[in-house]
Formats: sequence, structure tokens, C-alpha cells
Amino acid sequence: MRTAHTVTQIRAAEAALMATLPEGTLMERAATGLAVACADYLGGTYGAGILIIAGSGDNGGDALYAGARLARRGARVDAILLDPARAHAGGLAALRDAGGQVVPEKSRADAVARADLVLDGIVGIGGKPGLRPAAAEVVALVERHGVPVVAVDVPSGIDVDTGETPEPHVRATVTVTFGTHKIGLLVDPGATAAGAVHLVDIGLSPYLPEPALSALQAEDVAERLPAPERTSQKYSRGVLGVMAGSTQYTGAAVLAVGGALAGPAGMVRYVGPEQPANFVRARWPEVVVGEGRVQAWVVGSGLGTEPHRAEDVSRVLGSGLPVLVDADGLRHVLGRLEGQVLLTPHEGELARMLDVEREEVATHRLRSAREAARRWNATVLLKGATTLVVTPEGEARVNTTGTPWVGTAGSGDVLSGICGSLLAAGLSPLDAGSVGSYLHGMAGVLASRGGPIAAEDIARTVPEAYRRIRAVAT
Ligand SMILES: NC(=O)C1=CN([C@@H]2O[C@H](COP(=O)(O)OP(=O)(O)OC[C@H]3O[C@@H](n4cnc5c(N)ncnc54)[C@H](O)[C@@H]3O)[C@@H](O)[C@H]2O)[C@@H](O)CC1
Ligand SMILES: [K+]
Repeated sequence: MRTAHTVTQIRAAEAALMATLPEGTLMERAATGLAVACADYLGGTYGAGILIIAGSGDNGGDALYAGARLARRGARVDAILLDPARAHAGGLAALRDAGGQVVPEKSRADAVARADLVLDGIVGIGGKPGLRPAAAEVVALVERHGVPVVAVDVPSGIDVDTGETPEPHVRATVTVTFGTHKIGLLVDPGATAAGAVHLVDIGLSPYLPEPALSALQAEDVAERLPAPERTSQKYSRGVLGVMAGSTQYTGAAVLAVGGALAGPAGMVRYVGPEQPANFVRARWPEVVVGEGRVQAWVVGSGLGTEPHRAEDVSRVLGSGLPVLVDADGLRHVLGRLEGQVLLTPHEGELARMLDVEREEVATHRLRSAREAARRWNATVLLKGATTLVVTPEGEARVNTTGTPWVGTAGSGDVLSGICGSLLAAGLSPLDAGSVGSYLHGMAGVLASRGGPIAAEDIARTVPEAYRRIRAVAT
């Protein structure tokens, strides 16, 4: 499991760990890991031009100490000190001893122009979101010259505890983070600003409490993936009811059922109007059309807005069975819900539910998902490049698999089917949502291999993703 903690949790753990160690040990560990990661990125240090942007806190200290190591290994290291009088004294002395240079204010533009790599040591977990003008100016120069950036601990300027990114902020190629992941490195838009995240172990783990956010890894997914036993049959593996599609939107029915068939449940029933039912029958002969016993429901994709569909949604929600509500179905989710319910909105749908602008949800993803989970007393899966799954009790997971090619029409319909199948097979809404989005993202990557895909390709590739993940566990 990849886990992330809040700044308060990290500060407390660091204090406890530091009390057991000689002064400076943690910063030394951090700087060593950082220097190694930079050398890896550059493919060698000899002759490389490295520019440090150092703020006045320990984040700048990490960058300066790492710079000293890189200078000793043959790199040309320059440092821009944003507040020279308050720069980290130990780090600065080490850099100077190793032959590093402080860049005079008038030469900043030249220093940026000749850098192969920038180390962002402006602020770490002690920073406020956004950048002060002097920092923002240097960051703008770096962007103008297109120099790759390694962020120290976090990309400076992001909100570390939420992943929100009030401008300006650093956009990194790699973020080298210490001790544990920060929430803002896993949740968008912060996750996008962080680039590839590399975690350096500084010995913090034994002191860390329960994480504030986690991301399932292949082995965690493998543990949760249902698989039939020798004595299983279709009913014991779970039967999923899919209520999706309408005369207007027939494709949603076909795709949601396609996703459902790719999951672990033993059988799928389709309930809906004649026209989409005929398409479903023709495309998926294994599906039983019509009401009958099920263990879970998926309701919503392509239902349309006709008033009688509201009754369908409330009937399913009143069944006492686990229910996934998607897309148009979300319009009919009114009061507080009971039982095992998974709501799967995208940003626009969640904005409508919360009666706010879409932009508000896009910039405050975690907060919006938490708010909805509390308000409707249901687990909320907020779709996006980093999909979030949040329970009403506040447990939060983020999915990190996928490719931008997955953002294609009908992709959400397939996701609803996959997650519904996992619900029918007995997973909780939290597991069904997080395992389902992992599978969906991984299937998208496998199907795409860097090229465009259609939603059906995702459904078709889920069994391959399933096999590969199960192979991890054996
Ligand atoms: N505490 C520890 O045990 C360890 C801390 N480490 C490093 O220390 C960092 C935390 O250091 P600090 O607590 O000194 O804080 P930071 O270095 O993160 O930032 C605080 C400094 O930045 C300035 N600042 C705040 N917001 C700003 C903004 N928006 N724009 C420009 N400047 C701003 C403040 O005036 C203050 O001087 C971590 O992120 C990590 O890099 C590591 O060395 C590992 C060990
Ligand atoms: K930083």
C-alpha cells in the first residue's frame, strides 16, 4: 500500500524519530537520497549543470546539502538563494566547501539558461500554498527555458495536505519525497505538478500513524480480487443487476454490461427498456434480460432524464442490496442514503450534486468528495486522472493507474460495470471502487500501449489486467 500522511502527522513522527538520533541525521539521509535520485535522473553527474533554488527553510537545506554531494561528484552546481540572509547556514557552507557557487541576483537568468537540471528547494512541508514574488519570478524563468525540475519533498507552492494548486507553483518532472508520501503528491492537481514521485526512506515508518490517504498497489489489489473456488457456481460468485441505458442512450447499456461481464461476478442481469435490451442481448448473449434475484445493482449510465427513472433509482436504492449509482442515476439521489452505496460521479456530476461550479470541484477534489460522502452517507468515487474513493467515515483512497487515453466516451459506463461486478462478488463499496478503478486504469494502459482506445477495449482487456495482478500474488 502506498500511504500518505498530513503535515501534522509527519511533523509529529519526525520529532519522535529525531529524538532518537544525532542532530542532522535526518537531513543527511534526505540529502543523500535526493543526490542519488538526481544523479540517476541525469545518468551521471560529471559535467552536469545543476541549479538549486533555495528558500530559507530546511527544504532549502536539503537541496544545498544534496548540491554539495553532486558538486563533489563533478557537477557544476549553482545556487539561487531567495533570501540570502536566511539561507540554511550548514547547507550553504557545505555547498561552498564542495565548490558550489551562489548566483548573484543580476545573473539569475544566465544561471537558469545554462542549467541541465533545477532542484526546487523553495519550500517543503513548511510552505504556504502559492509562491512569493521572488520565487515565482525564478520559477517562471525556469519554465521559459524548459529546464527539467526535481522537486525536493514537494513541488513548491502546492497545498501539501490537499493537492490544491493555487498559482503560482512549481511543475516538476520528478519529486523526491522523504519519509512518506504527502497527500498533495497523490491527489490532483498536485499529483500532476509532482510528476513521477520517488520516496526516500529516512526511517520514519515506525513513527507514522494510520495514513490519511492510501493508494492500492498490485499486491493489495491481488489480495482483494475475488476468484472462484472449485465448488463455486454462477450464483455463489454473485449476480449483478444492471439498470442502464434508455431508448435514447442504448450504448451505455451495452458498455456497462460489457464492464460487468469483465468482472468476477458469475452472472449479469439486464433490466431496461426494449431497445437497449435488444442491443444488450445481441452483443452479449450470456446476459439474462429481466428482473430476478441479484446480489448488487448498478444503476444510472444513460438512464436519461424521464421522471419515471427516478422511481427505478429509488426502488433499487430501497432494495437493501449494495448499489452503485452512476451518471444520470445521480440526479435521483436526493436524501441521505443507507446501506452499501457507491456513487461514481465525474467532476461535473459532483458539482451538480453539491450545487457548485465544476471549477470548484476540480480545484478542491478531495474536499468535495469528502463533503459528498458525508452528505449522502455513501462512498463516493470521484473520477479523474487520479480517481478518489472516499467513505462517509473519512477513509480515502486514490487510484494511480491509467493513461489519459482512458478518458474516452463510455469509459465511465465500463467502470460502473466493473465496480458493480466487484460489489456483487462481495467487496465493500470502498474496495469495489478502488479495486475497480485500479483494474480499469490498468486495462486502459494495457489496451492502449500509447495509442487511442475505445471504451470497449478497456472492458475487453480487464481479464488480462486481472491475470497479471493475480500473478503478482503467486
Ligand atoms: N523536519 C525534519 O525532520 C526533516 C525535514 N526535512 C525537510 O524540511 C522541510 C521542512 O522544512 P521547514 O519546516 O524548515 O519549512 P520549509 O523549508 O518547507 O519552508 C519554510 C520556509 O519557507 C518560507 N515560506 C513559506 N511559504 C512560502 C511561500 N509560499 N513562498 C516562499 N517562501 C515561503 C518560510 O518563511 C520559511 O522560511 C521538509 O519539507 C523537508 O524538505 C528533511 O530534511 C527531512 C527531515
Ligand atoms: K520543494
